[in-house]
Amino acid sequence: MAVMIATEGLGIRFRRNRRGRRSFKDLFASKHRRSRPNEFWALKDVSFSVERGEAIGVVGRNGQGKSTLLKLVAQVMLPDEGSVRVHGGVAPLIEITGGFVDDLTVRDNVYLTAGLHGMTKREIDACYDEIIEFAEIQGFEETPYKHLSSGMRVRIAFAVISRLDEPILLVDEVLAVGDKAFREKCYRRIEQLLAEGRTMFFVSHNERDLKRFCTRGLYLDKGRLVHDGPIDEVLSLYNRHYADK
Ligand SMILES: Nc1ncnc2c1ncn2[C@@H]1O[C@H](COP(=O)(O)OP(=O)(O)OP(=O)(O)O)[C@@H](O)[C@H]1O
Repeated sequence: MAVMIATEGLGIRFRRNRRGRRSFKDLFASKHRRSRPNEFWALKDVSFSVERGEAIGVVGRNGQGKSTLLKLVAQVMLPDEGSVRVHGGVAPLIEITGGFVDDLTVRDNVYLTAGLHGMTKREIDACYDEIIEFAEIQGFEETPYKHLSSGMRVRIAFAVISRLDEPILLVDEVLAVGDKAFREKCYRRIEQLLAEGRTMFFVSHNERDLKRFCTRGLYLDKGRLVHDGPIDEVLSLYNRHYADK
């Protein structure tokens, strides 16, 4: 089987407080006496590998590193420790919605995003109408992206990203914004992509959705990978840990 993603001792740290890095006093302290900057590890020592066609659910409480893990896989963030190797292109449907530009129109954003992922103008021309139709935003094609409602933004982003010919799909909680009918449409598209053999990371707090798509789960707690196994096993462990908290 082809390994699509492999992480080894992956770690990333953030500052809790932007101004907390150095105090004035620190400037005069010797190097080893400087107070520790106010940093914490959002992910620490995370190792796993993913094979082609796997659908992975990323599970954990708020703020435990799930979205950060997806950003590292998308390579929009770089680790402070360890490595992440990704074989093949990534179609990211994450918070930063694949680089959509506020001031550009819907049409220009479609061409920009698809173009950045290697599609030619002719290829985009061929599927442009279908993208707009899928998103159900006919009539808004010349509207700047920033003037769309949050649901409409997710619709157009999903419509484009899910059309990209990339082997890896990352889906963060963004779909929660869409209405129920649209969400179901997206879920059917995701099922189609999985049936074609795409590899997917799916972050959600909804057990039913996780069980619907994912065969395997990664359970993150305080930035550590505490369990990697079949999704049912991961969810029951997660529920057991947090049942009465
Ligand atoms: N760019 C950043 N700068 C500083 N801290 C950050 C940054 N991105 C994330 N964090 C912090 O890292 C931790 C993990 O955040 P992350 O968004 O990965 O959590 P999550 O598991 O996806 O949470 P949720 O379920 O709430 O979406 C949080 O404490 C968050 O505040």
